[in-house]
Amino acid sequence: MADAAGLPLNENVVWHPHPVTRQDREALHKHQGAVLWFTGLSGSGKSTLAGALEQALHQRGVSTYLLDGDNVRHGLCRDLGFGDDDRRENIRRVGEVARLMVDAGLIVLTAFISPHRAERQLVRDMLPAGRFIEVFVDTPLAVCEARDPKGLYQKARAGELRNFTGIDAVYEAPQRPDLHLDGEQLVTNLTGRLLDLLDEHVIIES
Ligand SMILES: Nc1ncnc2c1ncn2[C@@H]1O[C@H](COP(=O)(O)OS(=O)(=O)O)[C@@H](OP(=O)(O)O)[C@H]1O
Ligand SMILES: Nc1ncnc2c1ncn2[C@@H]1O[C@H](COP(=O)(O)OP(=O)(O)O)[C@@H](O)[C@H]1O
Repeated sequence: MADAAGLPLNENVVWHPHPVTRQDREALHKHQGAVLWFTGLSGSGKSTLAGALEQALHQRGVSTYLLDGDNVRHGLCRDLGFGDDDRRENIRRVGEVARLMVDAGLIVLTAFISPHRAERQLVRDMLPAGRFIEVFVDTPLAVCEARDPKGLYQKARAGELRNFTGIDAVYEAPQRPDLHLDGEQLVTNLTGRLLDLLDEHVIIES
């Protein structure tokens, strides 16, 4: 027997139900738990948008947590690199953490390139229906490359950094994201659209 990620299941480990449920915790928070999964190229604006949205939600009294690729790779995923297998494992681990946080009743914002459709689908499948909201930060490669805040595109073009997404590693754009954002618009406009989306999905009340 294997789980959705193809990992073996141990039949001697049995799930233990607890008396306090996600619904109980959501009632305390006065909103639902959900993941807003930002995906896009390096430099597309994922961290900036997730940060701006978290600030706006926090000011409205919403309980949030932001999981960011750069930060998670300093701890939980510090053993992983940027080959396909490691990126897959990165997203699987982050998906599991996000799932626990949704169970705690939080609104989780994740900012990972998450370049493969299959892994994003895997995370969607881990979560209760309607609680995975895929946000595609669609910024042209040329714009990301011109922004290049960490100088990584320059290194990748110079051949000093291998497997760089968009240069010599694949990015599979979402085909039907829950929200498709033009990453060149003003951050304030984009944050407004994200708040509207949470309202429409009845995750928070405006
Ligand atoms: N080879 C290569 N390709 C892409 N990105 C690279 C690479 N090496 C380092 N970085 C830096 O790592 C950040 C992306 O990490 P993620 O965990 O989001 O990547 S992934 O989802 O596992 O593909 C990414 O951060 P963002 O720019 O915020 O996206 C980069 O700063
Ligand atoms: N909507 C936007 N318009 C203009 N610049 C932006 C926008 N969003 C992000 N940026 C800038 O682009 C760069 C990359 O943004 P960042 O959020 O770090 O991207 P990512 O997390 O996808 O790598 C930063 O310098 C940021 O200030």
